Amino acid sequence: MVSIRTSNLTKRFGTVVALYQLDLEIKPGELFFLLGPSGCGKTTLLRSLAGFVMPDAGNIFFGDDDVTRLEPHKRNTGMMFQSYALWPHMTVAENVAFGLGERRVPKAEIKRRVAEALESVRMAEYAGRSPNQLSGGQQQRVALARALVIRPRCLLLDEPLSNLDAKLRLEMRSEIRRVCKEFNLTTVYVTHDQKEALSISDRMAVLEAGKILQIGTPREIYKRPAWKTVANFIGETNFIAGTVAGVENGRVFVTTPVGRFEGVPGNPEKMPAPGWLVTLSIRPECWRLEHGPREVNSVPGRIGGSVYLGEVAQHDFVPSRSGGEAEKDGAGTLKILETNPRFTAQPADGPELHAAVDAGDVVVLEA
Ligand SMILES: Nc1ncnc2c1ncn2[C@@H]1O[C@H](COP(=O)(O)OP(=O)(O)OP(=O)(O)O)[C@@H](O)[C@H]1O
Repeated sequence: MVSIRTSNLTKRFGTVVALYQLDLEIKPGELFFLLGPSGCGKTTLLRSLAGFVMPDAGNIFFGDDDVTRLEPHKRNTGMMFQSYALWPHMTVAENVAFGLGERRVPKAEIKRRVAEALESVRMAEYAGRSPNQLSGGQQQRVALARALVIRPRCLLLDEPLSNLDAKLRLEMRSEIRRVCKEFNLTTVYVTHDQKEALSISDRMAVLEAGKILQIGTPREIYKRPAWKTVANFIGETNFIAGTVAGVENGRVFVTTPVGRFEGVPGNPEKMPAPGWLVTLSIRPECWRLEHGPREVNSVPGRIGGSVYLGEVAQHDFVPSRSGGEAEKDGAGTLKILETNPRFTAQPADGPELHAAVDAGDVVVLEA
């Protein structure tokens, strides 16, 4: 178990800044995800940790060891990349054994460790098969065994499940978590799939343009995004533009075209002040539909359209004060997710409803 730390890590490709003065600390044994829009630097960061990309500035530490200048094969990292295919002319066992042969591990020990690694990913009975006799999920298990067998200091995974179908991805993601925790491996995992990250990570970092925007547990990132980009990138949300009217006891009061709101700051270290232009982020599942109004955090309107999905319904809620100003401010229609649905789309002359939300679910962000 080692910690992984980068300090001031910077990498440029010509004029493109792929990583910019990046400071990151991943705890020993942590399953840590890197997320962010395409081109934000996730793969460059992972490849820098592996040693395939040489940074222009900054350092990388595995525990107390500065590995910045160390060649990839001396870093002892286990890797599983999307394109890291198995060798088709070798059996499953030979594929897993390959790295140990290169390291001149004695034959008897290779045999024992390969059996152990295949056992840990539940593939022992397939040892003699060739990779093309395996399903996609089984091939990924073998790739994982191959990464584990060298007893790596840490595990680096780049989109390891992207070639699998939805059902297998679900199965494999819990499998990866189980194995990482069983071996107590510090793991860095790059993915585009936020569900994968939310469901199995200990913590995650959201990157943009080579910098870290926010680090936190899945709950922290989802419930309290610190930036609009993070709120938008992880999960769905409604943005409503407004102006700060006041601040009291850690709560922020905001005036918007669709009503007055009380909320919490996305970034508690940067408390908004009266007069600031802000954006509220409110998740679709945080709204409740009610018949009567409340003093704050309640938007009058009607359900313009609705998709019924059994356990939930997705409503398009049109605020009464929408159009013109509200529309311009992004509050033209609110996305509302109702579990155990009771409401349906309403006629234009139907009774007004109120979409209400708790103050803790109204996240106030810099506009
Ligand atoms: N070898 C390279 N040569 C030139 N530019 C590169 C190279 N590798 C990466 N880049 C650029 O650096 C930036 C970061 O790329 P990187 O692959 O790290 O992003 P990413 O977040 O992994 O993207 P994706 O989600 O699309 O895989 C991008 O603008 C990319 O075009």
